[in-house]
Amino acid sequence: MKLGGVNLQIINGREVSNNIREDLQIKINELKEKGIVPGLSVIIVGENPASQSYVRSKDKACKKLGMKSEVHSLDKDVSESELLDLIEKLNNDDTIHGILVQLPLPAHIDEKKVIEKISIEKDVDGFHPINAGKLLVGEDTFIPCTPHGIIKLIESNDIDVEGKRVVVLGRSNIVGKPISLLLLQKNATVTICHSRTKNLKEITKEADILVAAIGKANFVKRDMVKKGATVIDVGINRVDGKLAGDVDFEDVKETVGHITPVPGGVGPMTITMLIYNTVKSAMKVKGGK
Ligand SMILES: Nc1nc2c(c(=O)[nH]1)N[C@@H](CN(C=O)c1ccc(C(=O)N[C@@H](CCC(=O)O)C(=O)O)cc1)CN2
Repeated sequence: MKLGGVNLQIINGREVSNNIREDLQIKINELKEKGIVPGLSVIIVGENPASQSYVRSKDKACKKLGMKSEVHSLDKDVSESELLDLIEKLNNDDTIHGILVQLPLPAHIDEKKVIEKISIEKDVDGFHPINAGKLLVGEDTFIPCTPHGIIKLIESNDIDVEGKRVVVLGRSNIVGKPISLLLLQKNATVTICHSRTKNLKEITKEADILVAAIGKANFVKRDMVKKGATVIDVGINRVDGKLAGDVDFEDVKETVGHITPVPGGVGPMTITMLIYNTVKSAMKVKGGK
């Protein structure tokens, strides 16, 4: 698409995701031939409609690939100790290779305690502090799904990272911090911006690659991006019943070079990389047929 002198490339997350799932299907079939069925267990607490929808999508995607998938739906008032007991049970279940607790959790449950209860060998979200630490020092680990998906999108669209200025908007443990580390590992010069950052626009305008993960609908406007920049929109906000990213797509589309749409950009990659991590975990199982 040629717009305002810049050839706009829309990064298609569904297509990249489908290609990765085809490769995963081969790995899953090979594991099954050895008698190992990759198994994912997802725990959801309460009835947040968006969380329920993501959990359904995870379950459906795993089953479509012939994996074992189970969903534990717990009442919103479940006690923290009941949740921890369930995780303990799943940690000891040999048919389960990946455990994920859907976030956010209700306020009465300590998220940190819950994440730390998950066995580091089954922590397919990669949120356990030990796995997060391994990522920090560059050791093999489960890479958190959304940042891992962003890296796959960048690679599959041949976007050069080496030596480039990357600006990450947001410093969450789920996206902002891990994507910064992953891009640093690829020799980018990374700046992390957040709610207290001063002169934000001046910083974002320098970015060759801008990752928006702040959870504010349509926050990034044309005057915040450099001409020809790659913009990765991680936002999934609901505005008047419709999905909106953190980037105002209509406003920036004549300025940027590559952009991920919402929906259909980063979102679909999150579930694919979860399956990737579950298969990776199953591949570590000794024995089989
Ligand atoms: N334990 C975790 N909790 C949460 C994570 C996570 O990685 N681990 N991430 C998000 C939610 N999430 C997965 O859990 C997720 C978000 C979005 C999508 C997705 O496919 N989005 C689609 C649009 C879907 C829609 O219509 O709502 C898209 O962008 O195209 C998948 C998974 C928070 N919690």
